[in-house]
Amino acid sequence: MNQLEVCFSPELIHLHELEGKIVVVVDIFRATSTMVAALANGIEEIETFADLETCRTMKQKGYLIAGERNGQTVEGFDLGNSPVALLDNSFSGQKLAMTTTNGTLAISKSEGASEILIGAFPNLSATVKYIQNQKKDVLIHCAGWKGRFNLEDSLYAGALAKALESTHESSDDGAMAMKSLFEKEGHQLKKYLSQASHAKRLQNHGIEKDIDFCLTFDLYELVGKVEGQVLRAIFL
Ligand SMILES: O=C(O)[C@H](CS(=O)(=O)O)OP(=O)(O)O
Repeated sequence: MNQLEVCFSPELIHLHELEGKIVVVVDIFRATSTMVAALANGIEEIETFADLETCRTMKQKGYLIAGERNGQTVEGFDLGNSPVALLDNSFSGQKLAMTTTNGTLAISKSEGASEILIGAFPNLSATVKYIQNQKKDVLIHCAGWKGRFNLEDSLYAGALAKALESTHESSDDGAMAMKSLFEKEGHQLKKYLSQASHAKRLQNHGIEKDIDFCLTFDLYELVGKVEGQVLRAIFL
């Protein structure tokens, strides 16, 4: 059996060994959900940046630029961090450069892994299928919120641990705890997570449609994989 562990924040990633593992970066509200929506709706590739100003310069290179800080679109950027804005193939064929408060930082801190995948509920089963074919240990890297634990990324970790249990043993307490929590609350994810601090914060921005999208399972048969700086879709 392969092993599966969970890192609850980019601030804790230095405590984990990345080498040889598949790292699944997850930021349910909303960065990795938005990335999956973008790839499923025709965006060719996504370059992710922890830093706002470097991302901004990508406009001159012909990229669509998406910038978000504290839930708001950054002035001068084409897009913020809304998955719903990318549906209906609105920007099909374009390249996207993206920076967000938590998610893109977690991706940059995952460097050193054997493979980096992007996790979201809308492509959970496809990600499971892909991982089971690779036969590698898995580390789920939760983006959290400004260095802190959050429920939605952790519950995704529980959902992934549960879905992989025939091939991957939950090898740390975090993975075991989140698998149990998902077993208990997974059937009422939207209700349970409506109490989460991040969902409440984002509700104040009037983005209920985004939240609904982010908590929908298995819309897409694709895996988001980062190679070098670039995220692309593998269609299964
Ligand atoms: O835009 C989002 O959903 C969040 C904003 S914040 O962390 O609540 O300020 O950013 P993300 O990087 O997707 O967590």
